[in-house]
Amino acid sequence: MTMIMKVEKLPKLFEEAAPILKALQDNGFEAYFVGGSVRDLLINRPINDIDIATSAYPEEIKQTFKKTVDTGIEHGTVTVIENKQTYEVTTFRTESEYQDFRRPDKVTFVKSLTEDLKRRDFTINALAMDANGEIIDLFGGLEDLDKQVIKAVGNPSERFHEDALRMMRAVRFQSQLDFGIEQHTKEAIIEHHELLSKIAVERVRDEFLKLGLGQGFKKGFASFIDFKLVEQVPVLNVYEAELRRLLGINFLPANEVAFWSMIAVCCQLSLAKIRKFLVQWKNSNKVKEEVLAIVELFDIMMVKEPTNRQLYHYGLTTLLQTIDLMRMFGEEVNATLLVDCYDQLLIKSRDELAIDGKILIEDLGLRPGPAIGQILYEVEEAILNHELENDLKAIKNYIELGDFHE
Ligand SMILES: Nc1ccn([C@@H]2O[C@H](COP(=O)(O)OP(=O)(O)OP(=O)(O)O)[C@@H](O)[C@H]2O)c(=O)n1
Ligand SMILES: [Mg+2]
Repeated sequence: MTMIMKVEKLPKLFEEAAPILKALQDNGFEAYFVGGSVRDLLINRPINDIDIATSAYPEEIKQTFKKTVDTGIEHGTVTVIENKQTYEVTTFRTESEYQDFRRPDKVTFVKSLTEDLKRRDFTINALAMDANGEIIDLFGGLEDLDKQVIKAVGNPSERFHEDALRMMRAVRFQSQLDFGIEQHTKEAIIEHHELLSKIAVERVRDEFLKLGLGQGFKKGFASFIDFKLVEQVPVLNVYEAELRRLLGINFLPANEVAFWSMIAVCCQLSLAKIRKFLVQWKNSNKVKEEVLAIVELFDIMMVKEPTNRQLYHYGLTTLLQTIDLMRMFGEEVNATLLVDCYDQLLIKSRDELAIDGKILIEDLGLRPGPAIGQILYEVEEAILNHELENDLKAIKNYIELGDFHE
């Protein structure tokens, strides 16, 4: 059933983009808004990027606009820059040739919007909208948005063979949108879950992370396990039982690092294993180091209150993330007290210390060498424990009274 509907007042983002469609139309081509932005507009979600599909070939798109970038010209995508905004403009295409269930290296351009929409993943992602806000719905996407279901366009099994990542996308949209998954779509994922192993881990990771940060996390994550996708991902494939515990957590991770820390703690991975796990999932060093710091502090705080030295070492951001993590797993934690302790530290980093190695050598006549580091550490310790003020005179006095000279 084809439904017709019109969006009366287009949001600013679309209004600004409408001249792109009009310019293509003036040159005799068809052009539409497609994909996630149309979906998100209809359900009042914040709009990411605006994608445009057109009958114009890449060369023709480039001739229509002054400023363009060849982003993925072999896939038919040209980025158009207008008024400092960028738009991905893609020639109507289909995924007729594919290799190893990865996204096709070759695409076939097609002449109609219908052909283009037919090869898209889910009905809610296969809506198009023209410059006047008229919605083109060839596959019941509007009804599915209304019913809140994720349903493959046409034959689900074909869609997942074209790109197996779509199985992860299904559960990620389920989490982000808090939707259900249509029965045949669900059965096809279970049947073809093994295809996911062919997909580059970076792509799986991006979807997994979006799943992890969605409002409907528990629903999406339950499907990720129940549809056997978990069996096809590195490291976590052997932690299914542990991961199920996450279906009962108290609140949801707020960011990337919180998400990975939550997974690591839930599976009770050692620090060495966490390191390997994050590398296998192709996470950045920055994410890896932050997660390790959080889990280290978590392990400390599960046993006892952290010392001032530990608060100083890990810093406020890690402390707050660790507090969240403990609460996620139902651990009691006195956040106010811990943050107060942190706030009362007289120094928050080595730079804030009123003395440094240079002063020790030049003013106090100490010999350069490892002893300098040791003295600084002890001064720092005394300041952290509120036994000494962070004041140059007081520190010099403290050092001279102490037994520091060799
Ligand atoms: N494996 C994929 C990836 C994308 N698409 C199509 O390309 C559109 C744009 O893809 P993408 O930006 O990855 O997803 P969005 O649906 O826009 O979601 P997001 O809001 O996360 O960008 C999708 O809506 C869908 O129509 C697809 O059919 N199959
Ligand atoms: Mg998008």
